[in-house]
This record gives sequence, C-alpha cells and structure tokens, in this order.
Amino acid sequence: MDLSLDYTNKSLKKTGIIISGSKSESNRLLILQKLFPNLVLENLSDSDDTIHLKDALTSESDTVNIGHAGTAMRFLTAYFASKPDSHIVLTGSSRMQERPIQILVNALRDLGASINYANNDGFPPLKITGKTLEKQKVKMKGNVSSQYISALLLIAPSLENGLEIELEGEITSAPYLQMTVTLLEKLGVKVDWKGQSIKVYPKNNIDNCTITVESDWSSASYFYSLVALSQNGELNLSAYFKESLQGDSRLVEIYRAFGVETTYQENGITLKKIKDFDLQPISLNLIEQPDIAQTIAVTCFGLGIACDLTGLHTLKIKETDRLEALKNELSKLGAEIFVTDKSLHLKASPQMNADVLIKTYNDHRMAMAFAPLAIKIPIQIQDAEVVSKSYKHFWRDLDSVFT
Ligand SMILES: O=C(O)C1=C[C@@H](OP(=O)(O)O)[C@@H](O)[C@H](O)C1
Ligand SMILES: C=C(OP(=O)(O)O)C(=O)O
Repeated sequence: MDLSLDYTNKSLKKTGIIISGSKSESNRLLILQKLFPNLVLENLSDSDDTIHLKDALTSESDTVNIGHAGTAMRFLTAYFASKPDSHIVLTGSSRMQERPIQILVNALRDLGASINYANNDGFPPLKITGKTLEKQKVKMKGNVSSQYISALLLIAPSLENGLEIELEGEITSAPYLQMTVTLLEKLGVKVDWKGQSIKVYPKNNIDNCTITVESDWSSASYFYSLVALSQNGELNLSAYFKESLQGDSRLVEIYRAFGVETTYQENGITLKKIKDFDLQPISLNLIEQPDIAQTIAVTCFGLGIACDLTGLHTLKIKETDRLEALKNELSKLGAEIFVTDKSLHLKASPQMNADVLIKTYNDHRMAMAFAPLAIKIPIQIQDAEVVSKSYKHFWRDLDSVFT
C-alpha cells in the first residue's frame, strides 16, 4: 500500500501518544523468561518482530520463520542451539537470508553446538540440533553486530559453568550490550564486564520478579523529527524515563541541537520546539545509535542543514543497505548526498522536491524516517505497511498529532 501524506496545511496539536514497549528490551526479556519462568513482563512491544519471537518460543513446528526480525533470528539461534531437545530449521525473509550470522554460528560451534547451513554458508536458514553446551569460554568479533554477543549473553546463565566471552575489535552498538548485561543483573545474574571481556555466572532460578518495559526510544525518534521540522510543535510521549536502558535515548541530547527541548514528566516526556533556534551543521558518530541514523539524516535534510554522520558500518547489513537507500531517496528529494560504507555526508539543501514516491526497501525505518517531511512538502511512502516490523500503529499515531 502506497500512502500519500500532506500535512503542509496542518499544525501539531498539544497531544499525547503512548508508544509500545521497546522491541530490544522485549526480545531479551522473552528469552530470559524461558530461562526463568517466574519472570513477569509488562508493556511488551506489540511489534511484528516481538510477536515472531514470542511465537517461535512456543512453536511446535520443526520450521520456524521469523520474517525480517534480525534480533529474533540471532537470539533464537543461541536459544535453540543450547536447548537439548530442539530439532529445528530457523529461517526468515529473503533479506534475512542475506544477513550474515557466521560469527554467532562459529562461536556457538566452538562451544559445542550443532548448527548447519541449509543453503548458503554463513547465512540463514539454519538447521539446529540443540545440545548441552559444555564449554565456558569463547572468542568472537565484537565489531560486526552486537546482536551476536547479546545472543550468547542471554543463554549464558543457563550453561552449567556460565560463559566468558572475549571480544575482538572495537565493540559496535555497545549500549545494546549494556542493556543485555543490565537486564541480566536485574534478575540477579552476576556479570563481570571488563574492557573486551564479559563473564556471566550460571544461575538456575530467580526470585519472583516483574519488569515493566520502557517504551521504545527508536520509535520516539520520528516524533522528535516531526517537532524539529514544525514551527512551534509540542508533543507528549509515554512511557519514558530519565534512567533508560536504551542507547537511543541520546535523542534528547541530539535533538536539542535541532531546537527540540525535552522535559521529563512522571511517566513520559514533553518535546517542545524552541522558537527562533539558531541551527548549525552537525557531525555525529552514531556507532552506539545505528537505528536513529535514518531519522537524523532526514531531519537534517528537512531543516536544510548539512550533516556528517559516522560510525555507520552496521547499516549495510540491516533490513536493507540503509546507506544506499538513504542516498537514493534523499537524492530524489533534491539532496546533495555522499555515502561511504560507514558514513553519510549531506550538504545543506535550500529546497526539496514535492510529491516524490519514497521507496522503503522492506525497511520500517525508511518509511518512518521520511514521513515527518510531510509537514514541509507532500510526499508518498511506498509499501507503508512495513512499519509494523517495529511500530504497528505508526500511521494512526502520526495522524493523531495533527489538527
Ligand atoms: O540488540 C538489539 O536489540 C539491537 C542491536 C542493534 O544491532 P547491531 O548490534 O547489529 O548494530 C540494533 O541495530 C538493532 O535494531 C537492535
Ligand atoms: C536493525 C533493526 O532490527 P533487526 O536487526 O532486529 O532486524 C532495526 O529495528 O532497526
């Protein structure tokens, strides 16, 4: 379904949106709930990715298809490989079959797992025969995707002797690792993380425990962009807290530079556009916040300011090659943009082309990142339904903030 958006004659109303729980926290906690069944979870994400993971964990079928859900693919690989009675083929969408998984598979094999590639070496589908993993030390690259490391950390307390992971190279997307470690610690699992080494101690059971998932900060980014592009917009988003496990909460600091002031309320945040804000070109290293790169690039384009975004080497192996996709679609709108395999450079564009059809490449974040431009120019979003991967009610919520 293609969607035509035009909010050029509308203004933002002072209203509130309740965004569903963080996809990253939810996916970790659902795996941990299998290890510790007395864990109670509240405000879980209603995203397709989380539903895929949940369904996979209760599936009785010998083939599990997790669609486009990368985190679910990685976490379930480790989960099934360490569960002695499982015999499963784990597969996903055609894009998932192009997203590398060798680093994780090799680490699991080193620990004693039985995993074979059904089609192409290094990529899903995977044939997994679950086993008791007896080894307790493993080395792996830390500079390709943090998801491989989180996948091992999540099963680590269930291994007889726990697990020590030695990471090689510069650790990428580190806040996601910190999130995994903090959630383990919240459940009483002992973790020692020193530099390139993370050691998790074994744990068989936990005290009764309820965890309420904070709402998703990556989803909030699209509303930050909208407020930044508005004249004098103000919006309330819930449920967000000052102490967040999500690295994308850095939005508060980043969007301050685009004239958006965030204030914390009891159960959420208020975003407010600062009047007559003096905009400057921006340089940001997003190695810790890869998922908001698209939002930020489009905000800068909409504001007519230049940006240099670095630390983006993981973008090429996500739902699509996000650097190429951004270059293609921003160029159609009239941007002067240059990308390398790990950075994006945008010149200040004084004008933008209206009525452009934005391709979304099966990537939810392409659709949502470009949508806020509709406050400036009429725009069309191809295959708008892709948003459900992380944000089921995005279009409804977007429409609800305009008068
Ligand atoms: O662990 C997680 O929940 C995630 C880690 C990040 O991936 P990489 O570590 O591959 O950058 C991020 O992009 C993804 O959306 C979610
Ligand atoms: C990269 C993402 O997800 P995943 O890797 O879990 O598919 C994302 O949500 O932006």
